[in-house]
Amino acid sequence: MLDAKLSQAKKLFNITSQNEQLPNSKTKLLTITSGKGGVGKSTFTANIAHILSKKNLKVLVLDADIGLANMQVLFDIRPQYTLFDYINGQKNLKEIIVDTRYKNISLIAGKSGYQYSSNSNSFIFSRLVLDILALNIYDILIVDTGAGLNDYVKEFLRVSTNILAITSTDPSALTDVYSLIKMLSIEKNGLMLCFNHTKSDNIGIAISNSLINLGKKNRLKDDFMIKYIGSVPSSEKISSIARTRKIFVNEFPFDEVAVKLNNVVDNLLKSI
Ligand SMILES: Nc1ncnc2c1ncn2[C@@H]1O[C@H](COP(=O)(O)OP(=O)(O)OP(=O)(O)O)[C@@H](O)[C@H]1O
Repeated sequence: MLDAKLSQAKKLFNITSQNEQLPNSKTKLLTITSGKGGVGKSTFTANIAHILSKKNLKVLVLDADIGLANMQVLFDIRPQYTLFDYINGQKNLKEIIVDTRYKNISLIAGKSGYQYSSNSNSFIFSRLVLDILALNIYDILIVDTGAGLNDYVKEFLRVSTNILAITSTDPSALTDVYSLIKMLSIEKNGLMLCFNHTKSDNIGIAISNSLINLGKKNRLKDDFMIKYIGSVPSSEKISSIARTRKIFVNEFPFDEVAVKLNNVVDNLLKSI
């Protein structure tokens, strides 16, 4: 059984290195990541999932922020089981998928404070992704990774076909996102870039271009594409609505920030 899964996963790695989807799966894989923590990755994940669901796409969110899971808080659910019940062999995949109150959005929750043994093979996480794709039920699987570049994050990124990096314009966040770009440029063909806490598209585009130029100067792979897909300004409403465990775009669909998030999703859909 495990051998079969390993060979399936190897196949997936070959496929993903060519930047293609898993054959026979209608599910597109979108991985949302960030170099630095706290830049808005989970906020984007929840809001992007909601916008996609309103387009009648069936979305599964996988909270892959190992040890700091918070998607169940944003979706205001208390899941009985988490991805670790599946990984530990106690539950099957369908048993750990929970419906949210939002039509077309399901969640596989993580577990806050969970300490996954550092001796464990992080390969198990890509196997989970592979198993979800093989279900062939969802239109889009959104994987919300943790911040930084630990082994788990790297493993999720390794099997990812579409990677969206969220950053702010803080120098420390940009330094971290450039480290991510450097790492991805070795094996991937590109990433999409989105700026949070950023007033205008002009700022986002200018910084994206600077990152592209820095990559050229440092001789990163020539054909590695950095694709700017949007900027979202700071809004007190985003953090206050999150505190009430509600999704911003559902509560304020016509707000200027919701329009910006919709633009991000439109650009995203053109790229995946
Ligand atoms: N555009 C925004 N305007 C105002 N507040 C925001 C905005 N984006 C996110 N926030 C707030 O910033 C905080 C951090 O956001 P979030 O949890 O989404 O970040 P994260 O990158 O997922 O963090 P972590 O690294 O801990 O997973 C939250 O309180 C969130 O409500």
